Amino acid sequence: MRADSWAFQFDRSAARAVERTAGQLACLTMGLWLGLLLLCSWGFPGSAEPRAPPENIAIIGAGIGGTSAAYYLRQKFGDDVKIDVFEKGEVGGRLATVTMQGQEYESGGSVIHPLNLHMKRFVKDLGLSAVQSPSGLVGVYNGETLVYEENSWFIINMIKLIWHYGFQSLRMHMWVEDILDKFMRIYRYQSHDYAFSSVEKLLHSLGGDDYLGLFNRSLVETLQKAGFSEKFLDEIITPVMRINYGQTMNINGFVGAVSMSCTDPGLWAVKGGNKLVCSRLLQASKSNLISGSVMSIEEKTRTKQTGNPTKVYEAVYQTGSETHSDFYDIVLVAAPLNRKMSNITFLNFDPPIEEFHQYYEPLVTTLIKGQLNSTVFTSRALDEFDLGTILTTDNPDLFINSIGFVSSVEENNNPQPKADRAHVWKIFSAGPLTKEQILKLFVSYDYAVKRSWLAYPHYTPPEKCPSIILHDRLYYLNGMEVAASAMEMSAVAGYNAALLAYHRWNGHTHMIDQEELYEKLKTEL
Ligand SMILES: Cc1cc2nc3c(=O)[nH]c(=O)nc-3n(C[C@H](O)[C@H](O)[C@H](O)COP(=O)(O)OP(=O)(O)OC[C@H]3O[C@@H](n4cnc5c(N)ncnc54)[C@H](O)[C@@H]3O)c2cc1C
Ligand SMILES: CC(C)=CCC/C(C)=C/CC/C(C)=C/CSC[C@H](N)C(=O)O
Repeated sequence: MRADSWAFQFDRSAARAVERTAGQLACLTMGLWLGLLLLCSWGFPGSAEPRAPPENIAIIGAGIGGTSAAYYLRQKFGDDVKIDVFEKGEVGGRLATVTMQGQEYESGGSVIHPLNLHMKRFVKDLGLSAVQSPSGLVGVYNGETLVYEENSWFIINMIKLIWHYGFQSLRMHMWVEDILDKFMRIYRYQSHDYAFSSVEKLLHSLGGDDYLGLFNRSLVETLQKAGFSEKFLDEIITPVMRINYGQTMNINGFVGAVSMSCTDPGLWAVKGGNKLVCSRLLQASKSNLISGSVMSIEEKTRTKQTGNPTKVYEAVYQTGSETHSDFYDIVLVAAPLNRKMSNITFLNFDPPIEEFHQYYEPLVTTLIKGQLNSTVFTSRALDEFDLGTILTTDNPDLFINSIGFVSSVEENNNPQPKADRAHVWKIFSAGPLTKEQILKLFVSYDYAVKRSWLAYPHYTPPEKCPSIILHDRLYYLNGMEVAASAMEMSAVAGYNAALLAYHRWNGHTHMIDQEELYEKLKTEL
């Protein structure tokens, strides 16, 4: 055998071997690619393929609850989903202004706590700015006399408080601070995308049984147990509950603490009006605003473009005199569900969706530009009268809950009396004021504007919060108000409902109702 033929043969066998190996490699590579393709189309073990986002979502109500939900739903589901927001009145709902002599004043939700982080975030992200709320001196009137009056000197004030009530004021402050501290945990949970299916579970996650207990017991019961005196409760705590919630200390302890937090320094409002947050949230969420009233919701089966029959909700709504209807994959109800406030009927649900009879407290806000008759409250003349807010004790003879001077939505901090020495005063009362009643309070007045509200739930603990999940993809935000009604609470409810809807749509059950969340997230950055 010639060396070159050997070499030739070697070359050929080597070539065949190389061919074989290359063939095998090609098969292997093809196999790998095929496998990868199959994995991609079937999904990696343990990681479900993300479900296509819903086609359309309806939100009923363009208050702070509904508009914050729209904002967060857009963040979670992305740009492809169509979001319709229905509003039968004004965008902002209970965040509203009234105009007096060309100036706007808050007539609904007015003050925001410095630790209300969602509201703070909205203002920053939506290009708005904040103004400090007026912080004038406060007095408490019992129908005959001022039982307590603040002093402008901090030290004198402290001495007065201790003289009248011992260290109860300080203890109260610490009690509220502890509840607020725990409340702040919700921001951590939400920033990690966790959601809750009930308000009770949400409250429990903030501080366990004791925290939920606050909601189940009346404020008076909780504070009496903690050793606060009747005098302190009647002269300080009740008046604060009356200005903020138009109710007595029979409200639940959680909303009582929320209300007490209004005595903290640093309260603020949105320059131009708090309602601007709602219109900006709508814009930022690229939602369609439909000015109409939703009358009914019914589950229907529809065949979508994919050819598959799908369960959707039909919303029937009225715009002017016309009735329309549309179909939605997900519906969020962001308005108090009772006949007087939203009048939505849930048709043919099996089991039926429970009837809501939550009673909302009627409240009238009256804004008056005039000269206060200070002698109603004290023997001192007006030029020596330096109180900015007068609270009242629980006396059935009194026809107002509170009266305080206010700034327009453009002014920062303490408003100065106008050239005619008249301030603009805001009065909260259970019913509309008569002319005689106004003339009792004012030496003279130029303007009076009123706005009537069904303002907040009438709190009667122990009570059950309505479910957040009303049906498979139908959610309810305003059950949160049964715990406490405030702008920030509705924003928390809006975020929670958006997260809940997103996780339930995608089957992320581990992101819902996680227990021991606080402990679990302690170590997370
Ligand atoms: C006088 C007053 C003072 C307050 N002061 C403060 C305060 O200082 N600080 C604070 O934090 N909170 C305050 N609050 C509470 C706060 O305003 C509310 O908790 C909050 O605004 C509620 O927002 P929401 O979006 O949940 O409800 P809403 O603002 O009531 O929004 C619900 C919306 O749904 C609409 N709607 C209802 N039914 C339908 C339907 N069938 N179809 C279409 N639309 C519908 C309504 O028109 C409304 O606009 C105050 C409230 C009042 C009334
Ligand atoms: C939600 C938390 C932790 C705090 C919110 C505190 C807060 C600002 C509550 C508002 C309560 C409320 C309904 C006040 C109504 S009256 C407000 C004000 N005194 C006015 O004059 O309008």
